[in-house]
Amino acid sequence: MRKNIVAGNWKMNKTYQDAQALVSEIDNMVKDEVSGDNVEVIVTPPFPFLHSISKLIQGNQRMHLAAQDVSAHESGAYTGEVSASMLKSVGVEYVLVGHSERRQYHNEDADLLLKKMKAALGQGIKPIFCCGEPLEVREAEDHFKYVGQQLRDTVAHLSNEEFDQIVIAYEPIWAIGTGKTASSAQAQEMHAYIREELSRIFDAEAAYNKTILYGGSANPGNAKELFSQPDVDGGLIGGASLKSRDFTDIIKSF
Ligand SMILES: O=C(CO)COP(=O)(O)O
Repeated sequence: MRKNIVAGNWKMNKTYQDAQALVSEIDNMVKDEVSGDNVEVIVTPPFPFLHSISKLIQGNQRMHLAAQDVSAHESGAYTGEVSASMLKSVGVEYVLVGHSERRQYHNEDADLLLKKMKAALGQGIKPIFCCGEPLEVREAEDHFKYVGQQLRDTVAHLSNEEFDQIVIAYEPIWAIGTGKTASSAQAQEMHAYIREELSRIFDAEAAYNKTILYGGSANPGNAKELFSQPDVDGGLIGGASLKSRDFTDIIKSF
């Protein structure tokens, strides 16, 4: 079912101590300031902090835990990899797959992304599938075609049941960490296009029910307008998720 989600992607930031402090602050602010049950909050810390943060947020129904990556392999001789079952065993519920930084710096292609999604789904972990175009594609006005292809290359290979479990995040690369947010109109038209494309691949009801997040320089100043768009169901937040006040204010933007 479609729901409002604000997910913080911490990327490679914070030490253990700083991570504990940040998540305690977020946890308290969410408890004190966020009422009703119209928004789900996800934190995505680096691997070494997952277990302790899982325990810390256990008592807060609204808070959920995601990992930044998952291995495509089940187990065995894959030095440095972290499997879906390991993530599951420490309370991880979601995992980012297809983030542009993984695609770019780790050469993750559509094939690998599909394997990672399947590995996660096999353990009951929900993939947050990230898509989005680079600047030159936007400038050439090929962005719809580009994002449509990303969906067809990976998401289209999931079964209907698997598709039901995933979240989509649209993150235009030119807006990530640049301070240059997509306008609410640009976000809305791409989200509407993604939903339309998903309705062609799966069906209209499944597409309507899909949660589609926006990511890229989202902050407390622009979140309200972005989230008020009919096809924007929340955000995947980078920089602003590292500050408890900013992150909580974004959560309160619905
Ligand atoms: O990549 C992002 C979240 O995954 C967005 O990062 P920023 O919010 O820092 O632009």
